[in-house]
Amino acid sequence: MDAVSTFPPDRTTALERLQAFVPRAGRDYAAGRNFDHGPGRHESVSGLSPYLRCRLITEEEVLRAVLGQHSASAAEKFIQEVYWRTYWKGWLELRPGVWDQYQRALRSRLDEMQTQSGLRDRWEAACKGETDIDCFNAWAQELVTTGYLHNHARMWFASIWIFTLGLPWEPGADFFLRHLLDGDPASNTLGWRWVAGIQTPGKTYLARTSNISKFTEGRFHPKWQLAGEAPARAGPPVPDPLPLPGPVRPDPALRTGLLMHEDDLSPGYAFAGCDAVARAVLAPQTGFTPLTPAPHIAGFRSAASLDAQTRHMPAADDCSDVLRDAEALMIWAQKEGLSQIVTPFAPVGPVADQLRRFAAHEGAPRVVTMMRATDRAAWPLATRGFFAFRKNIPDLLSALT
Ligand SMILES: Cc1cc2nc3c(=O)[nH]c(=O)nc-3n(C[C@H](O)[C@H](O)[C@H](O)COP(=O)(O)OP(=O)(O)OC[C@H]3O[C@@H](n4cnc5c(N)ncnc54)[C@H](O)[C@@H]3O)c2cc1C
Repeated sequence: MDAVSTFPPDRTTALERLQAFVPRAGRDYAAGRNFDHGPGRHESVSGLSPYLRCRLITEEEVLRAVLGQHSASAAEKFIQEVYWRTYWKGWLELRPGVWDQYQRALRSRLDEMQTQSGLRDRWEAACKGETDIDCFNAWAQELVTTGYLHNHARMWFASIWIFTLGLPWEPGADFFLRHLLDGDPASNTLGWRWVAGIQTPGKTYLARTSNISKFTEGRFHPKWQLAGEAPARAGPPVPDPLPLPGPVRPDPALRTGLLMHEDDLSPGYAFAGCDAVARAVLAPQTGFTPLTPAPHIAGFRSAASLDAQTRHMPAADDCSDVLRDAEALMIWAQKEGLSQIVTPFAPVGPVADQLRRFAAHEGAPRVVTMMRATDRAAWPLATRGFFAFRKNIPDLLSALT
């Protein structure tokens, strides 16, 4: 099965998967979530991440559905995992410079690969799944083929990449982003930083043979093959948290265009009440890597956008241009005579970069990026570690209901 048939890119599938998973979101999830049963057998987790990544369904919908069948304490573990996503998004949003640091370091590491053939050979072998470590090779191949890896496999893979293969973490994070359907600037960069011991300074994640053997139910047992220690990698200083941008509102007097993008394919909350003269979609962005991403990423996100258009941009007269970048957006805005563009908020990443470039054009219309109330409530709380953040979960949940 390829990636897009494993994860059909439409909301109906996402809702069906949610419905099928909800009965298992309570104590079953807590007991089974760490087991990686192998490709096509990830029944102990939800498999919702590609849909949540583009918000073809939202965190709020998932939490409401789970709380409809379980108490918050029975589903505590699952709820916490969903809030890990929110926490990482908030943490990076408050410190956008960490994404820039990662991108700069990645480019330097890739340049080093060009001049150091030993390093390049190890990197290529890791990406092709041609190392001496069977489990690592199997996960590399699963990722490349299906666009997904179980959370525990992501942790093991990243740990082996850094501490056993001795590769720099940034090209590993890039390998994930080039193949994961759920590839996300926040969860991925900060997940790799966490394994490397940069995110929680000094605390690393070491993949152990016994743990891999137990949680793959004996499919893998990489005895004597893994590093025995995981010394923390160094990282640049983390910038102080910045405030989130304040709330903005569309001006109803202005000639308005609506713009949908891959970071939020449920834009009803942003578009509600806007009297628009034109609608457009920003094409899937590739600016998260200097290399070539797997075609299934654009395949998934384009099809998911098309699916979302059927709900949020009815096939009428004026819709819907698919625009590649800031320059194409400018041409569209001028053609339509727009003085305002309303769009869902784009968190740190390539869509936000593209919108910033657009806004910097001379004569660009006003860009109104609408942030969800749930993000506005939760993201500013990501000032410290997850354990401080999670104390807020009961209040965040009661604000949902
Ligand atoms: C090195 C590394 C890189 C990662 N890169 C990404 C990434 O690019 N995109 C991404 O969405 N997740 C990433 N994760 C987190 C996690 O592995 C995936 O979210 C999860 O495996 C998705 O599978 P699922 O939907 O079946 O998860 P479930 O266990 O069913 O969890 C439900 C939802 O909660 C969220 N979630 C669960 N665990 C985490 C977590 N540890 N961090 C953040 N959110 C979580 C996801 O949105 C997920 O869909 C990464 C983890 C590691 C260790």
